[in-house]
Amino acid sequence: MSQLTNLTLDVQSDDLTAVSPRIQAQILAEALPYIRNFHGKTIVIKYGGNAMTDERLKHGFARDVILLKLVGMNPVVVHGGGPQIDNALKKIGKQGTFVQGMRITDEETMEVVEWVLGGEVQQDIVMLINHYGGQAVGLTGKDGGLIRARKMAMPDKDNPGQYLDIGFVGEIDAINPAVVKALQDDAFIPIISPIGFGQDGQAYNINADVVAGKIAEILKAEKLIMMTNIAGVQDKSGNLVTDLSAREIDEMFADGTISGGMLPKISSALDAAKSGVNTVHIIDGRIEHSLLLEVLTEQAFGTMIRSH
Ligand SMILES: Nc1ncnc2c1ncn2[C@@H]1O[C@H](COP(=O)(O)OP(=O)(O)O)[C@@H](O)[C@H]1O
Ligand SMILES: CC(=O)N[C@@H](CCC(=O)OP(=O)(O)O)C(=O)O
Repeated sequence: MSQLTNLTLDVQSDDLTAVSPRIQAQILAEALPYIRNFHGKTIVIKYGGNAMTDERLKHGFARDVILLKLVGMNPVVVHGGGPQIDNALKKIGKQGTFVQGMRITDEETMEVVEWVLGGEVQQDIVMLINHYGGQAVGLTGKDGGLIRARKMAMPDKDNPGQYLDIGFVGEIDAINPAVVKALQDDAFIPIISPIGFGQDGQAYNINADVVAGKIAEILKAEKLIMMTNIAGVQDKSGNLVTDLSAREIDEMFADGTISGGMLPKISSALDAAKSGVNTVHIIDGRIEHSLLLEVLTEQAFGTMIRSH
């Protein structure tokens, strides 16, 4: 295990000053091959709503993203906000309901989703990154025509050939990456909210994993990193699976091992891997600096999704 991995997993970040200068230098030197390999490459980071509930971790995340940008990579953040939407709904006496990991979204819920994702959550991340000296720019699907969507046709598992109406949930029609590329080529860090727009101007609620996977594909990203609130994908007995092939994923879908929010996450991760994103990882966003550990060290943690 690398020096950086050992330290980050075992030592609270406040204690790092206690580490000898020699080890501090070793830690930095260890990152060099990764910095060289990923220089100029796009890294899409799905920052899940569950991974952003801890203030201290949020600050660490903002600093990690800036560090990746400063060493020459192109981080693009797609954020979620499921728990934050649930909290806002509770305040108006509504409860979130999900079908196969997708929120049933009526008109009132859609208003809340737009406000919470495109307003509160996105701006919180933008502000934090800017606070630490980065230049983040928030986008929704409307900006620069980034995400064109249409109403999702959700297959009814119990009635083959039939579809469920789950309201203003969108599926992606097309991504126009021009605005993201323009920002990336400059010093900016795009922060994307998973809201798409139909040709009629209707806003659609899209699962953030789906948006992250598609953005990674269209940008020909080197990596897609999905940060969530669990150590990785678990098998039937609850053990962490470090590596998942397409065939194993099919089996886990079929026997119900994968459920809820993990369904769109794994489908999107697999689609991205099949479409040429070099490495796709589901990692534990509750570990401090998990993003840096994933990108800048040899340490493999969480679950890697393979295309075959
Ligand atoms: N096989 C599985 N392995 C791990 N987590 C699973 C599995 N099946 C379902 N889950 C659930 O999926 C959750 C992650 O999805 P989700 O709550 O949507 O996270 P996020 O907000 O990060 O997108 C986990 O916390 C876990 O409860
Ligand atoms: C259609 C749908 O389910 N949209 C999601 C969008 C936010 C999201 O995906 O957030 P996490 O990544 O934190 O789960 C929702 O309404 O919760």
